[in-house]
Amino acid sequence: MSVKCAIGLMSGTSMDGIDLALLDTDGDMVVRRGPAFFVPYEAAFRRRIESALDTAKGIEHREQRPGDLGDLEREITLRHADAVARFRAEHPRWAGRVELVGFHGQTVLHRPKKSLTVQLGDGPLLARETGLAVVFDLRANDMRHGGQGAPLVPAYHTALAHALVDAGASQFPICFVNVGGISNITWVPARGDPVAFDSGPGNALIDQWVAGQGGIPFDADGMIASEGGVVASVVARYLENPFFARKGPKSLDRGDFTLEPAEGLELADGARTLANVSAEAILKAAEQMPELPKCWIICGGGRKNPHIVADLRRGADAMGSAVALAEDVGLDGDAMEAEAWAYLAVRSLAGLPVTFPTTTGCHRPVTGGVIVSPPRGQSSSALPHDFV
Ligand SMILES: Nc1ncnc2c1ncn2[C@@H]1O[C@H](COP(=O)(O)OP(=O)(O)OP(=O)(O)O)[C@@H](O)[C@H]1O
Ligand SMILES: CC(=O)N[C@H]1[C@@H]2OC[C@@H](O2)[C@@H](O)[C@@H]1O[C@H](C)C(=O)O
Repeated sequence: MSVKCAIGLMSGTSMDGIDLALLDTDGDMVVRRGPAFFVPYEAAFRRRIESALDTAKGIEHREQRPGDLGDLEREITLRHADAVARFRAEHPRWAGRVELVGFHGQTVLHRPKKSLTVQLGDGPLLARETGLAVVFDLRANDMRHGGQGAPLVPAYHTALAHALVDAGASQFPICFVNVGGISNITWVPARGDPVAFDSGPGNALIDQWVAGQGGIPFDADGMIASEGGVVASVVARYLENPFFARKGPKSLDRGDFTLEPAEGLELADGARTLANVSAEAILKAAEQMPELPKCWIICGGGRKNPHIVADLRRGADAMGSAVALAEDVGLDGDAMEAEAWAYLAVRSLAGLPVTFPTTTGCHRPVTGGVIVSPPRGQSSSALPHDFV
């Protein structure tokens, strides 16, 4: 595959907005990162998505859109189209080069045991609105082949890890950690496939806690947690969850962990304790790695919570592993998932695998995604494709 210029769009489990990133890639090892961009959702829209998570619990077949989910899907898609338009206006030098879009959409339900995962995102509508080829619904084919449907970023983490080692910036094995609403890890060895899985709650519980107790969307820079202390008995209750002892591949729905064990804590103690839970859950993942990583690279919004990072450093130090923030090794910890969706879109177009038995549990490496060409007369050089 020749090098393509792709935009990746991610609206993650934190439901805080749309990350957009531009990438030049051949879908293999060639990766040149371009500008990135974030469009926040206003509080009322975030609440609308939150209530959609409840509505989505009734979905039995992934194409169902009960209640206002159909309207919400359209609104989410139009907001993504608007993000692309704003990006093109702000980066005219890049605008004409973009050939395709990788579109994640918004996950509202994830039930791997039932092979059911639902992302709100209308690919054909986005193609019409942007005039670009769109690759969307990247999780479904993995599930059709026995996989968890998540995590999908490991293919991209693997390409980044090899580039870092080639540049002398790190050594194998490297473990990427994405501390999003939910956290996931990718362990990358010098040779062979990466090992990956969702590792536990990331920021989602902290966000829910400070929203419920303090009416604020997230604990900016861990300021609230700074006033509190870790309540070890509550952390222990979280870590008793059988999820942690289960071997990967494994993945989580946002609702799989709740605030119930933290109920009754003071606001600040709760925020500090839940930050510790995030870090301990990630450190527990080391028990399932074939070998301890030389370096943990931390990405996602949780790297801005100094308590999560300090607790991670303490634990990694005890294992003899280094901890680096994405920016310490020249990467962008906010844009990485959006970059990953650009990368996966190009892989999909090339028919390359996006998931592996060791990352999602699929029976064999499989590609995925549905590609929509832009309407006739609208420009895009990407080609239609079939997979399986
Ligand atoms: N300055 C900050 N201090 C502390 N936490 C922050 C800060 N900025 C962002 N966050 C946290 O990061 C979250 C967003 O993280 P991110 O964008 O990585 O999540 P996501 O992509 O939605 O999740 P996922 O990876 O699960 O799909 C916010 O909801 C908030 O909890
Ligand atoms: C079903 C779903 O959307 N899962 C998300 C979620 O957020 C983090 C974690 O859980 C991860 O498995 C996944 O997202 C990332 C981007 C992934 O698929 O790699």
